[in-house]
Amino acid sequence: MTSSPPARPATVLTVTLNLALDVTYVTGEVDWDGVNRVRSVHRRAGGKGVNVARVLAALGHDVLVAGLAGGPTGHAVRADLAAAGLPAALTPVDGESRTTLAVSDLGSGLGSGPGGAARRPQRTALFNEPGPVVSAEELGGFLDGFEARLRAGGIAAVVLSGSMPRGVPADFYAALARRAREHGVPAIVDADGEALRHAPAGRPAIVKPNAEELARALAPAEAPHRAGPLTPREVLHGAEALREAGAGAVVVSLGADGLLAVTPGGTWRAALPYRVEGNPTGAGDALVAGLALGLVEGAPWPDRLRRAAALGAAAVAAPVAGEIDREVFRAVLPETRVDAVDP
Ligand SMILES: O=P(O)(O)OC[C@H]1O[C@](O)(CO)[C@@H](O)[C@H]1O
Repeated sequence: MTSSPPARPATVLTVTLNLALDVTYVTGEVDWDGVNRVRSVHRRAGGKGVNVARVLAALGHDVLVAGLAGGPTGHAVRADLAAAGLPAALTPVDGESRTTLAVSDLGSGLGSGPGGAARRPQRTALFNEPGPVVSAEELGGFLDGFEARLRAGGIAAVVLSGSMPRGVPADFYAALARRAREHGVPAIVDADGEALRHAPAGRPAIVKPNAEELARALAPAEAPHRAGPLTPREVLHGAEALREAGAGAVVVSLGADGLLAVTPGGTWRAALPYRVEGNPTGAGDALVAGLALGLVEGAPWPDRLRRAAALGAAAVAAPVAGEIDREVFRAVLPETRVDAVDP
């Protein structure tokens, strides 16, 4: 008698240490010297890991949202996650969870139609509060819960995303990735600054910076600002450097230009067929969701990268972070090119 293989564990655990209530104001052209009337307001639980979980859940995958939540804003975040049907295991903290504000200016000439006044494309500005101060005890409580989830099994991958609230050491993502690895669970890290510099030491399966974050991570700590963006060659070398430092693969998101991936199986560039207009907030999170799916399914790298890039574009077309426009996803996916890059 043949027995069928055990089902693959499917839950992706997303960690958002700095959970947020994401507020999005959709406005006409912003007047920085005057009164602006807001056309529509969206309020929802956010932070990068929450957005990753939303996209994964929308694609039919099991997720568990972990993080730190406190005060009335933390309460609102919990309620919104519950309303969205996203399972959550949040560690309570005394401090108040933060609010982030995205002001999405629909541009000028709106509604003028073909042949009308020239349109200025939509632009979005973000205002992210720093979040609460977290104590060593609170962080210890989170770590205990994280460890217990890993021990219980059923976690296929962990995603460690976003800024860290004050009081969290810069090498915390590296420590979480190391713990996950000890339990045979691969980790994806999407971080900035010192957290990104430390991340490869935890040997995560994937590190996902954007080009600006990569530039900051490569720059000397005492002079993290450089003039101008990285050249394509510098992006490639930077990604290789993070991989040599311990990351299994490095995927650099390049906005409308797609992504560059340095992986154990080769180096690829995924390029979008055309520029998708909209609100880019959360595009990196949708891309990370695509990478997590590829990791869990063990898909070939070019397929993972094509889907990740297409999900990023589909997120730009959706009005708020954490959502994707499925039609855009379906349209962009087959047209997204993945080309091998000579190292
Ligand atoms: O943790 P941060 O780096 O401040 O990013 C958080 C913010 O980024 C977004 O996830 C978009 O990527 C927003 O939803 C907002 O919560």
